[in-house]
Amino acid sequence: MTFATRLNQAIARTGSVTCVGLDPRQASLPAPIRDAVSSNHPEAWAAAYTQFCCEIIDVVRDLVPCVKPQAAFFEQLGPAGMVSLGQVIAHAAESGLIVVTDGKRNDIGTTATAYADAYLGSPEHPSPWRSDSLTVSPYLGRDSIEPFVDACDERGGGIFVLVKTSNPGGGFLQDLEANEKTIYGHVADLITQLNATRLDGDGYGPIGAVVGATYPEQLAELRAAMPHSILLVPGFGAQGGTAEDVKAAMDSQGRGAIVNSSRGIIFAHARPDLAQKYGDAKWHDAVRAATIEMNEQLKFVG
Ligand SMILES: O=c1ccn([C@@H]2O[C@H](COP(=O)(O)O)[C@@H](O)[C@H]2O)c(=O)[nH]1
Repeated sequence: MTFATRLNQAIARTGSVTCVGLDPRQASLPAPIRDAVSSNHPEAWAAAYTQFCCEIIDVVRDLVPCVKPQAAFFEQLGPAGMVSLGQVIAHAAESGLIVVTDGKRNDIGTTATAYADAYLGSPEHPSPWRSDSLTVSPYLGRDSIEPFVDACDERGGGIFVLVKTSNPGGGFLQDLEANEKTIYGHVADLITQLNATRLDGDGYGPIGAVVGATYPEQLAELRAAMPHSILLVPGFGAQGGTAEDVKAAMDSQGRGAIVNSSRGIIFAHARPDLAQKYGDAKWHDAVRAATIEMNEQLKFVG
């Protein structure tokens, strides 16, 4: 089964387009986990990250189709953090969740192949990291994307190419015009071309796109420009994106997009609106409540 089919089926099965972002941070961990860290060694923090993320997975696995571990927060701990990342991805995969590894990788073609081999797979053809999909930078051009597409064809994985990112400075390059079109528009066209011969029964291909919730006008424009791409929409919650802002990302059946929230869910115990009710002691309940709340906010269809 292709990546797009698996993801859309998971959306239909859970009735959710929420993607829970796994971005562990030492200072924000709930007290029961943070206080149990016995030394300041990376190994000790990495064990805490594994416990925290795996417990989040256990809390949300019946509520959402996917999770998105952010590689940076694990890499920050060095080799021990990479071991933790592997454990977290494996636990998510074994829990039946689709894993989007957020690494924003890419390089010249031969090196891109190595990244693709590392992260793209499916239950039938698992990747070494057990990840289904990867975020990918388009900056090196078409020949750097193609090795990922080949891996998607061979192993049923998927990619999410950065098109219009959620950060305030993304427009510095992405919004520039060349040949009467924005740079993000050119990236969208490339994605649409590459997907055209790879569509599943619902009309989706393996090449998805990252488009930020913080740019709702461009989100609507890019939904139309990339009808065959599943959109990964970060920027919901902590960065200010709202349900209204992301509505345009979904297709008429409420699928075709996943909306990520990291801090707003995993650190919900400390959110001003939830801290009093839950706090550190009931952090699992806060994660579940925040996930259910996001699911409800994003139920546009059905
Ligand atoms: O354009 C982008 C691409 C990726 N991200 C990543 O998503 C999460 C967002 O975290 P929040 O806590 O929900 O703000 C994080 O891992 C980013 O690196 C993004 O925000 N924007």
